[in-house]
Amino acid sequence: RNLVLHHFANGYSAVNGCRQNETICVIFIFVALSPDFSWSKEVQAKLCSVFQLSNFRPLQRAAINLSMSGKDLFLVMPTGRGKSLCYQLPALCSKGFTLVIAPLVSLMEDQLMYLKSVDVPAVTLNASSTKEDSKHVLAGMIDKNSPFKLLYVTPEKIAKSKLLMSKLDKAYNMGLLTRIAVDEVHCCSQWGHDFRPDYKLLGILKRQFPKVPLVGLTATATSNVLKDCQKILCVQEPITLTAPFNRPNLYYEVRFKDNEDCTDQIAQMIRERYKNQSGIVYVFSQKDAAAVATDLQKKNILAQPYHANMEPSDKSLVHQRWSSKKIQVVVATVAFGMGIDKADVRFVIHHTISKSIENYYQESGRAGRDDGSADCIVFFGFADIFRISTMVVMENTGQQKLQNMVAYCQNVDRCRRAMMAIHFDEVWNDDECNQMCDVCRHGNDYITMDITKHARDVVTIVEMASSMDEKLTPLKVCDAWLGKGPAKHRKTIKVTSLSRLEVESVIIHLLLHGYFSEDFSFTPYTTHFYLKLGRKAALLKNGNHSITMKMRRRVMSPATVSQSINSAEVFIFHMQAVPPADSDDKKSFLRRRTKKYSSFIPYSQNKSM
Ligand SMILES: Nc1ncnc2c1ncn2[C@H]1C[C@H](O)[C@@H](COP(=O)(O)OP(=O)(O)OP(=O)(O)O)O1
Repeated sequence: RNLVLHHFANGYSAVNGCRQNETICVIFIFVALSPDFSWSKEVQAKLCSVFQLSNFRPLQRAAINLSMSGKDLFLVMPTGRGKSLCYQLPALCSKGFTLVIAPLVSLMEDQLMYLKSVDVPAVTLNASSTKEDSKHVLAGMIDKNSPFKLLYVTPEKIAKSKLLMSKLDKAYNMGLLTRIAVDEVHCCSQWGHDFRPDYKLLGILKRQFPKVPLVGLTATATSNVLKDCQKILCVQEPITLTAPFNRPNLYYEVRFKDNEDCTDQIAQMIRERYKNQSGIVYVFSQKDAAAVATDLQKKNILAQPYHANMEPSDKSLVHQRWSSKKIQVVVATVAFGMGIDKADVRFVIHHTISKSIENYYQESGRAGRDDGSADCIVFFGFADIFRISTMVVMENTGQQKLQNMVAYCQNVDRCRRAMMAIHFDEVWNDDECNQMCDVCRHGNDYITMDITKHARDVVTIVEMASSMDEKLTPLKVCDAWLGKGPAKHRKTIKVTSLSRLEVESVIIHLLLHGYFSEDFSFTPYTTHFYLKLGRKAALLKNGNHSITMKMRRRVMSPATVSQSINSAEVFIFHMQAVPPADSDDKKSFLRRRTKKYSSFIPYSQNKSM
């Protein structure tokens, strides 16, 4: 059922989720790639004359032909690859108008501005439309001369405006409602990463206007999310076109936060590595956005914050200044997202991990839209995991998604792209990464450790606390295990010889593998995260049970390395630990050794590789 054709059409497109007859579906796609439809000449001509583009990007032609031939379609294409063209061009080459549902007014305004610049008549109806504008738009919808080709509305408008629905009804009966495009279609599904309740009501469109082809567009959706969207939108047999998630020009890297604030490291990178280049620093909260932006400004970096709580005019000012290179960096929360279409973003740094892999993929995907090389670096901090965990506590799948993101960061031996591929149900060959992630570039930089004894010790701490009716936060567990807890506990606790970073890694590992689990406690003001024993904790009572984990060699203390269960790797470690004879090299070696948590050289600085 889940047909996936890879390297289809110029080695790019993939087709999946054909529910009906897979052969028919594949034939559709082959046919859709043909340049010989009745509309092909006009489409090609307008691609050049109106949109000023000479060629289609992968999947665009197939998507446009399928849409022009009246098929319902889901188009999953990485951010910045040109999804909009796949409904704008068909709109221009058809009679009547295309109804576009978009989640944000700012996003619509950007699109309208762009369409105006290329002389494509387009309008919007949203909460801030004046009476006069609304009247003009509503009249235009049933005007046979179609004064506009695209009508942008928010999902709220569809849900709330009976007047709009009645005009759509009339336009449908007159044959003027030609196509429906649902942008960011993953917002329909609770399993998607940006669920919007009003998207759930959009099923009315297909129920009411069954003959109008619908195209749903998204950059990130797993097959389960798409199935959910299909149900919600009442689309019977859509064809799904999926462009591979892979962005070969992006270098992915994870760095451990060696102290809570990694802003110094970020500032240094921006000043040295990304001098005069545009980028984004994503942070956890509005407060962090302001604080990190101020810190960067103090270090002479032209940075400004951006978050949902700012005045719309301030937000667009920051956006404009960044787009025109008057500022170098936007320090933003996730509010800086949809509709950001700057081509030459050379770095996206996450000061704090994202709440899911989908979020991370989309946020980091704002880099390198011009196909030039760009770096996506995430700083992985222990305390951040629990801050985010309490933030997503109300979301059905929030914890699971966060765990996937944490596993992505904690991972030391699998290609980062492979981890994303698994997440997006893609088949992946690690060689295709082309050393464009830290793991592939620095292959054997990890050691396998037997952590059974450590696990028993730390599980005992939580067990003891629970027997005394005490709850411990992960930070308290770390402290207690490192011998820094309250004096009364210190006598009974076996203090560990591991370093703080190792302690944190072991606790994360135990949490990801079910030896610990989360125990939330709600107060009127905040939610607390405590650790409790997980479903697998009891296994540790069994003397034969063992746990191993892979740990980055550079985050390990020599003491731990000697406990590693792979003696060949220990040997390599000691070989590498001999400083070079040359004094310059020696200095940099020592710098590297002291700053043992710092990470690899990103792609843009390492073009020789
Ligand atoms: N065939 C093409 N050739 C060259 N550039 C193209 C082509 N099609 C689109 N583009 C450009 C136009 C835009 O500047 C840029 C991104 O297009 P856009 O439609 O906004 O991407 P998108 O909708 O896939 O991204 P997002 O997921 O962020 O919304 O790509």
